[in-house]
Amino acid sequence: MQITRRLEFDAGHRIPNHNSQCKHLHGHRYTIEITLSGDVITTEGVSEQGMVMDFSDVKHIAKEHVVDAWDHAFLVYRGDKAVLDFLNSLPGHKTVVLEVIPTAENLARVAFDLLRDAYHDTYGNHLRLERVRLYETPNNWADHSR
Ligand SMILES: Nc1nc2c(c(=O)[nH]1)N=C([C@H](O)[C@H](O)COP(=O)(O)OP(=O)(O)OP(=O)(O)O)CN2
Ligand SMILES: [Zn+2]
Repeated sequence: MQITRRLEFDAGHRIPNHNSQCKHLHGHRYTIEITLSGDVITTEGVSEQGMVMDFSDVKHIAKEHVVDAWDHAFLVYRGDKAVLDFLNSLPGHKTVVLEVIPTAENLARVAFDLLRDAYHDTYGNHLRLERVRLYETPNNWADHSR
């Protein structure tokens, strides 16, 4: 069985070498979808009976490991020195420095890596992260799958 939880966050970024508009500093209302697989929990009487994982727990883990860190942050490539220097000059600015350019593809992969080990199989139901889908806009998204 697979379940998916969707969350949204706002963040700024730029694609420094882009040959069009995306080289400019701008932001998106990102959507992240987290897909987990596992057996439906059959343990009698527990809160999660009938579920793969409580959607609320899926949300809390995603917020703790990715969403709260990226929300209202500027996501910047470590190699984008001009922008990184600028952001570092702003006292207390919320900046997330990435080892990769913050495209939808790379953000999906980074989020997957951050979340992979965060979902624990509490009930022995073979719970695991299957896919992170990252929407940069409602029309543009990237999938990173196991
Ligand atoms: N494969 C990818 N292509 C592009 C990415 C990306 O992450 N992966 N990112 C961008 C820019 O970040 C840009 O902000 C994308 O948004 P937008 O300009 O809205 O995209 P479109 O031009 O395709 O949207 P339209 O609906 O056609 O205006 C660019 N490419
Ligand atoms: Zn963009």
